[in-house]
Amino acid sequence: KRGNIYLSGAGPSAWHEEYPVAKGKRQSPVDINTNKTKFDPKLAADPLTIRFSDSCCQSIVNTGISFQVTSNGAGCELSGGPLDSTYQFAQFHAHWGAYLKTTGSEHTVDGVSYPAELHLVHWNTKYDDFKDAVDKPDGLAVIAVFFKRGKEHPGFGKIQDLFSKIPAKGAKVNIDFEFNPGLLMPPDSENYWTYLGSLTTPPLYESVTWIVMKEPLEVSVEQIAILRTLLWETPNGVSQMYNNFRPPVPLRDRVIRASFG
Ligand SMILES: NS(=O)(=O)c1ccc(C(=O)NCc2c(F)c(F)c(F)c(F)c2F)cc1
Ligand SMILES: [Zn+2]
Repeated sequence: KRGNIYLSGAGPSAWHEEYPVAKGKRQSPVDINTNKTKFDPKLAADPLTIRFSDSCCQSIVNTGISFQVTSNGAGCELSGGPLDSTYQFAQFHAHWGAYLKTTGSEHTVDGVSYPAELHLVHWNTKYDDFKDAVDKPDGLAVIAVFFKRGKEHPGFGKIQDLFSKIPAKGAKVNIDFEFNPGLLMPPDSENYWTYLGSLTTPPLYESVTWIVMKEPLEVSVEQIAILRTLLWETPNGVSQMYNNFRPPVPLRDRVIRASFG
């Protein structure tokens, strides 16, 4: 179906036809070549401050290309590290691959993919709201957390329990239990890479300061599989949602900074 940006036409490699910025100078995701990252002591000197609250997640929606847990941002703010302003939490979603495949994440590390990647999206409070911030060069900050196969993550499981309630694009349910997105941060969230990039889906605005956590979060193999129980429209009808990721694009004239030596 036309609506599926990953499966209609030639997919991500054709996005530039409608969104020329797809070939821009600060696009995302990218491969993080750890031989070319640069430790920046300023990042360690002014630690990233990530604050989430128990009451900040209101609802979960099937956006047609992922699930999205939406927040009013109350008590959820991001500052410090590479950021010159306070950013407020707006939503989290994820990107993942296909059964028995090793791909799935959007960013890669030394050419290696993870099975999935979580994005916690924040907007710069110097702007009026998310929509005002979304296309400004310093408008958004997104924390990326890689998922790796390991022990079950009960917290994320509580979000996945809602997937059956949002079977189709636009379906939305309220979250009537406390869920603190801080649960989705890896044990050590001091070590991260950061660079200036973009939204990884159209309109691909070059408005994102990316903060990619070095340490992945462990979830079970079953939980990775449950991601694919979400449904989306494809040219051949409704089917399981997977491979909703943009592959890495050229780094161009950018250096990825590390908060650790
Ligand atoms: N994968 S990611 O880089 O983390 C990413 C994060 C957010 C969005 C997004 O909000 N898109 C919809 C969207 C827009 F693209 C707008 F331009 C806008 F104004 C919105 F309100 C809006 F919801 C897209 C990609
Ligand atoms: Zn994303």
